[in-house]
Amino acid sequence: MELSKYVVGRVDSIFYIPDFITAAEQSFLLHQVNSAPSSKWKTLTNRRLQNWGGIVESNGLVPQPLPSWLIKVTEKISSVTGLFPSPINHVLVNEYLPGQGIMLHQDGPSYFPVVAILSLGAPTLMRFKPHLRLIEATKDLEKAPENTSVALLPGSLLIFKDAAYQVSDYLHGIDESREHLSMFRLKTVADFQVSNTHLLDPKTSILQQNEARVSLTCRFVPKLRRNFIKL
Ligand SMILES: O=C(O)CCC(=O)C(=O)O
Ligand SMILES: [Fe+2]
Repeated sequence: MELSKYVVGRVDSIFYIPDFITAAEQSFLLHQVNSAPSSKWKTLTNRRLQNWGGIVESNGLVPQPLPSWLIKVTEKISSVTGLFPSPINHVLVNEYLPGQGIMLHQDGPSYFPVVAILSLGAPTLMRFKPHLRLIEATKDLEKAPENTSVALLPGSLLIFKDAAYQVSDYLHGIDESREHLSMFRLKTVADFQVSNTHLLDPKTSILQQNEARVSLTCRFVPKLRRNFIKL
C-alpha cells in the first residue's frame, strides 16, 4: 500500500486510513471485546482497558499468545501497512465512554516505534502536541512544529511512527470531553466534510461523542522475556 497518500495533519508521519475494516468486521471485533470475561477489564478513572499479548515491563514483554480474532486483524494491519518488522504481539483495547479520554502522553520505549490504532464505536478526535524539547530544538528553524489533530472514525486505522511517536517529539491524547472542536479536523481529514457531515453539529461544527468508543492499539514489542520456572 502507498502509505504516503494517507498522510494527515502537519506532521508527516501520521497516517489515517478511513474504512480500513468493514462494518461487519467492526461488529465482529466489538462483539469479541464485549464477550471477554469481566475480569479481563481493568478499570481506570477515565477509561477501561483489556491487555492482550502479555505484560509489557521495562525490560520487555512476558508474552502470551494473542487470541485468534486479534491475530486475524493484526495480520491484516501488518500486511497492508508493511511497517512492522515482525508480527504484532501486543494489543491494548481501550474503551472510552462519552466524556472520557486519555491525557497527553508518549508511549513507552519498550515498543517498536510504530503504532496502529483501529477505532470502533463512536468517533473522537486525537490531538498531537509537540514536546517542549522538540520546540526548543527547532526554535531557530523557519518551520516550527505545530499542534495537529485527527478525527478517528469507526473502522479507521490511525498509524503514527518516527517523529510522531518518538519519546522526545510528540505527545498524543484525547480530551475528556463529549464535544470535540472540528477546527483542526476539517483541515486534516480531507473527506470528512463530504462523507461524515452527519457527525457534525451544523451550527457549531462540533464532533459529538454520544456512545462508547473502543480502540485497538496494536504494537510490536521486540524484546521478549521468558518466565523461568525454577526447578
Ligand atoms: O485509544 C486511543 O486511540 C489511544 C490509545 C493510546 O494512546 C495508548 O493506549 O497508548
Ligand atoms: Fe498512546
